This record gives sequence, C-alpha cells and structure tokens, in this order.
Amino acid sequence: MDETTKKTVTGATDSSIPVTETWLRKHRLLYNGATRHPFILSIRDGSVDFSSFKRWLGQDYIFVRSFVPFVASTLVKTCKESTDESDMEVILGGMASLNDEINWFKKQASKYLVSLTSVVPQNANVKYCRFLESLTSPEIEYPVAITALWAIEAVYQESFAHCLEEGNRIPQELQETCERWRNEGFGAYCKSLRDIVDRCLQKASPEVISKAEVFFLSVVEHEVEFWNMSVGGV
Ligand SMILES: Cc1ncc(CN)c(N)n1
Repeated sequence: MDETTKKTVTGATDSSIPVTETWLRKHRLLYNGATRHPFILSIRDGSVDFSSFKRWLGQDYIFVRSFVPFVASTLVKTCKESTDESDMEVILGGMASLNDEINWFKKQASKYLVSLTSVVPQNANVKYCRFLESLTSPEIEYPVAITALWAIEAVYQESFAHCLEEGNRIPQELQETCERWRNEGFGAYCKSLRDIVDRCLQKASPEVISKAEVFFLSVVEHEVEFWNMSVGGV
C-alpha cells in the first residue's frame, strides 16, 4: 500500500505524514507541471524567448497588485483565527516583501522597456486574479486561505530555485530574477507558511481538509495557465 494512503486501525489517515506532504506525493505530476514548466526550463537552459519573458513581467506585475488584497485578507483571518501568535508575524513579513516585489517589477519593466501602464491583462491572468478575489471572502476559512497562499508562493520558490540548480545555463541578466524567489529568506518564508498549513490542517475537519486540497489544486492549475500565457498561449 502507498505510504500516503496508509490508514490506522481506526481507519483514519496516518497523521504522522503532514498533509502538504501527502498532497505533494499524490499530485506530483501536476505540481511538477507548474514548477518544471517549459517556460521555467527555458530560463534554466538559456533558451528563453525574451518576448515571453517580457510578457511574463508585465502580466505578473498586474498579478502581484491583485495578490496584495488577498494576502491582506489572509492577514486579517490570521489575526482573528490563528491560535499561534507568530503566524501573524509570518504573514506580515510576507506583506512587507510584496512592497519590494512591486518595486522590483517596476525596475525590471523600465530595464526591459515594458510599459506597465499599457499592459492588458490576459485571459489566464484575469481568471487567476478573479480566483484571488474569491479567496478574500469571509466564507473562505483561514486554513483554506493559508493553503492557497503557501501554494502560490511555493510554486514560484521551487520554480526559480530549479532554474539555479547545478547545470543551469541561465542568461546572466536573468540571474537576479531567479534569485528574487530562490533566496534563503523567501525559502524560509515558504517553509513557515507550509508549517502553518500543516499545523492548521492537523486540527481541521475532513471537510475543510478536502476544501483546502481542492484550492491547492486550483492554485497549481492557475500557475500552469499563467506560465502557458507567458510563453504565448492564451
Ligand atoms: C503568478 C505568480 N505566482 C506567484 C508569485 C509569487 N509572489 C508571483 N509573483 N506570480
């Protein structure tokens, strides 16, 4: 029997395996589709098409601006619902670094001559931003919101970390882009988010756990669509 589906004698799922680990094992192919997407692989091997990179840059700037209200709404849920006071500091730190992220996009846009005021959000981006907005609803439970936040950040962290793994041939000018999400601080932030998710879901009802898994999968699918859009799909 697969370890991830191991049941105890009472029939419950083995709680010694953190929930995020069970999902990553169960949905590995889909998850790899996001973190090893052809766009990411093209950055890694140096064959990236710079018009795709510029498209990604402009679209992601729009995305990050929509991401801020979602993170803010998760911060509010954390303040109201979390039983651990350090959770609030984790999310607050993430919010602060989003300010840097927005400024970084502006700087890169001027370097690559991308006019951020004339970027028209593409279909996949519009859908992803709508999804983010739906997550700000009070009906979205804290464990579900924090799951989505973790998944969104983790996909970027793992994708760009992969670009810099041994054997890469990334163009010098994209080194800084990859570092932005590969750096130790961002890695530690993603790890803290994951720990919060696992802790919250350990105490959550089966319904909330299932809902969180559905939203985890939705994030991964939106991320794949976002990369597809960047390489020129719709
Ligand atoms: C689409 C997307 N996903 C995640 C991240 C990381 N904040 C981002 N900038 N853009």
